[in-house]
Amino acid sequence: MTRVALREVTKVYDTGVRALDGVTLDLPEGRLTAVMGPSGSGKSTLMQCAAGLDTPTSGTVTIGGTEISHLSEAARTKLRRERIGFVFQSYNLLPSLDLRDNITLPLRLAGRTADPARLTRLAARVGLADRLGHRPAELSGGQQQRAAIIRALIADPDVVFADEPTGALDLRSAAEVLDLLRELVDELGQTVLMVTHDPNAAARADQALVMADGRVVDAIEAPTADRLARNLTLLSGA
Ligand SMILES: Nc1ncnc2c1ncn2[C@@H]1O[C@H](COP(=O)(O)OP(=O)(O)OP(=O)(O)O)[C@@H](O)[C@H]1O
Repeated sequence: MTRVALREVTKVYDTGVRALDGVTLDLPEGRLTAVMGPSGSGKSTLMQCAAGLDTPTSGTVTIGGTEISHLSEAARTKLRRERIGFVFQSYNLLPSLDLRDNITLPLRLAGRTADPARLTRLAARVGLADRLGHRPAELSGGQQQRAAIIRALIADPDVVFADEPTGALDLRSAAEVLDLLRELVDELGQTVLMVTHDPNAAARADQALVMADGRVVDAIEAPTADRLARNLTLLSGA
């Protein structure tokens, strides 16, 4: 089943920049899809449109069977809270809240309560079971990112969007976060879209989409870091 589908999605900003130019793609369930491409190729815009954070100029976006372009802003916000998990490069944890409250915040904003058993299970899985009462500043970057990943998963979303999730981490913490994302896909059947500049990160994906000038110019199954690095060098004209 397709969790997210884009059909001929074009985004032209007010400045006249055509950031997306007729993008059609499907994010199949239970797969990790990476998006790569040179700076300015449209990766962030793609994620924003696919996640309902921004509206395309034309084309359609369907999330979990719901076509979102005709939804009101309030309805899109509700859909994002209920069906989408987000992971950002900068973790986006609130400093004044402990991990438990950070992780359950999106659910509480949606007027729901977290299942304590699910929270405990997820925290144990990522090695944070004894840290739930700690504030973000008391944790390493890798631990904060793992907490952010649980926050993304707590509502059992249709899809998780991860924007440069390893961008701020050292090699070892980055590897742990990538292992975790792989586990979510392989063991929980999660659907993940990850934007990354790092060919080694993208090589952990089932498929890598390569963007250039607002289009998906390549879709590589079981990508290797070497192949992706070569591909990007060619596109950057280096
Ligand atoms: N809010 C905006 N208003 C106007 N133009 C924008 C806006 N956001 C992005 N752009 C332009 O759209 C194009 C695609 O930008 P986007 O941020 O999607 O690329 P990217 O591949 O994510 O880049 P990077 O790797 O540098 O983050 C660029 O030319 C950018 O300058």
